[in-house]
Amino acid sequence: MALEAWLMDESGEDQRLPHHRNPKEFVPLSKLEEIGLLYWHLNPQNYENDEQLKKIREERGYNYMDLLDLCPGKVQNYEEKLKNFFTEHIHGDEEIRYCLEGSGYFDVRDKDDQWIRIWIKAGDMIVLPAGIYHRFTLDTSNYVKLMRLFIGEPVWTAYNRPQEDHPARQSYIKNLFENSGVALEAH
Ligand SMILES: CSCCC(=O)C(=O)O
Ligand SMILES: [Fe+2]
Repeated sequence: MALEAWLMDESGEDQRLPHHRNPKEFVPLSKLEEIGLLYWHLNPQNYENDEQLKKIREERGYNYMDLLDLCPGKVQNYEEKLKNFFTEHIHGDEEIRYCLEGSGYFDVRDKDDQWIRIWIKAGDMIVLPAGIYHRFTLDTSNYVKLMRLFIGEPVWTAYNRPQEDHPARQSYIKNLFENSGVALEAH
């Protein structure tokens, strides 16, 4: 099953709307991989005994796990949390999220600094690389249940943009150039 992603329009309308451009401009998984994302589609009904999930966690060292339910009324400081999630930021580590129920939008910046909107639904698991600018919002269904994974003790600290001097940002940018085959001048 394919992950749906598209370039966003510039309108300031409700963040929970899809924000497609006119005409729609879909973004293939290969483009997301170019900017460092990883993606799997798993069986969300079976997350407690899923051999495939177990294998990914072992291979990538994701020993920490918790579950996050986001919907109005269920979460303390709901509005504030949602506002922070939708503020453009980076982390010093990967952000690993596995959608078990509901849906939502992860927005990530592409190489040209345009927003790509990624529609996460039940079964979608994504890894955002350390240092990529991103944000998150619920969609109009207003509900998502996410598994959060991490290597070791979790650090959720968000560094809001601009963050060009942050080491994670610098190494992300360096990798982006190396992987896109852009020849940097030797000094
Ligand atoms: C609700 S998970 C996604 C939000 C986010 O970017 C974060 O937790 O750092
Ligand atoms: Fe984040």
